[in-house]
Amino acid sequence: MILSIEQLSVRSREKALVHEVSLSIRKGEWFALVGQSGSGKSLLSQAVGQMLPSNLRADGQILFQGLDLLKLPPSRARSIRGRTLSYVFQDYQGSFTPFRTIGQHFDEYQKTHGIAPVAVRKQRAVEALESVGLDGQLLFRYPFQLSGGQLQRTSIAIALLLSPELLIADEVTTALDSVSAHRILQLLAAKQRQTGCAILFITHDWRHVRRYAQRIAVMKEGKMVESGSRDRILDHPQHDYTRQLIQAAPVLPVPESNLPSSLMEVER
Ligand SMILES: Nc1ncnc2c1ncn2[C@@H]1O[C@H](COP(=O)(O)OP(=O)(O)OP(=O)(O)O)[C@@H](O)[C@H]1O
Repeated sequence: MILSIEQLSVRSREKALVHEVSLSIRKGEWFALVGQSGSGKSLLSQAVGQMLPSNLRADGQILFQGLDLLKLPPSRARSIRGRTLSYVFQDYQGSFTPFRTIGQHFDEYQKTHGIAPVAVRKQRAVEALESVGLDGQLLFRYPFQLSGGQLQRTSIAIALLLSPELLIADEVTTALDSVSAHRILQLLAAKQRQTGCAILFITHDWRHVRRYAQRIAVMKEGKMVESGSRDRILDHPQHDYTRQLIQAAPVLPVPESNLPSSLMEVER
């Protein structure tokens, strides 16, 4: 297991928002965490990287590479975050500072993690952009000069730059149109095959779960309802809530045939 969460609870002063949730993610797998809005998916994922809002507390155990992440000093958690454990968020625009170029974002990220010298950082940034199908020239642009799809690709390039063992992808396609969303997921799947990283994939969209996940966990009102292999959950859900979620999901076809290979495509 790359990540084992045991009896994780997240509480505010008033109440428990995540209740004693346990789950494990295997090395290199695509693990989907599903549930309606407000079920506690994001809080769980934020607890993993010690990124909870300051009014919330987590307890339980989160084992990652032999370390209990909840017990690490914040400075150590910061150094793990971005190196062996990385995040990509729905709000890709919020992940970028508007007055810094894309190149400056790559540079800052690498400096924070001790990558030197500057020529190596530049080279890695160009390669990272190219690896997600973008032109290295985008390093000189500002975030507002990129499309939503290009920015989300850039976030993925940055998140994968230091070859993390686990990528937490929280609703990464929600803010994109369906074609861009599909391309981003194809890209993630291709990058996962190349790098072998595990993905904790948080989503509302059962079409994506069906297509990419190997195992699934379902959350409701802060609790884990059930978890298991994709086929078991999709074909034989044990819980009424899971059944309802699956039945309520749209079954629109995912556009596919008219798309070029997302990894090689160069968006300008
Ligand atoms: N800082 C906070 N203080 C108090 N309650 C919070 C805080 N952040 C989130 N919550 C509450 O915790 C619950 C779980 O929120 P969370 O963001 O984890 O849900 P989610 O399943 O990720 O939803 P969505 O799919 O809409 O992102 C919600 O009821 C939310 O209002």
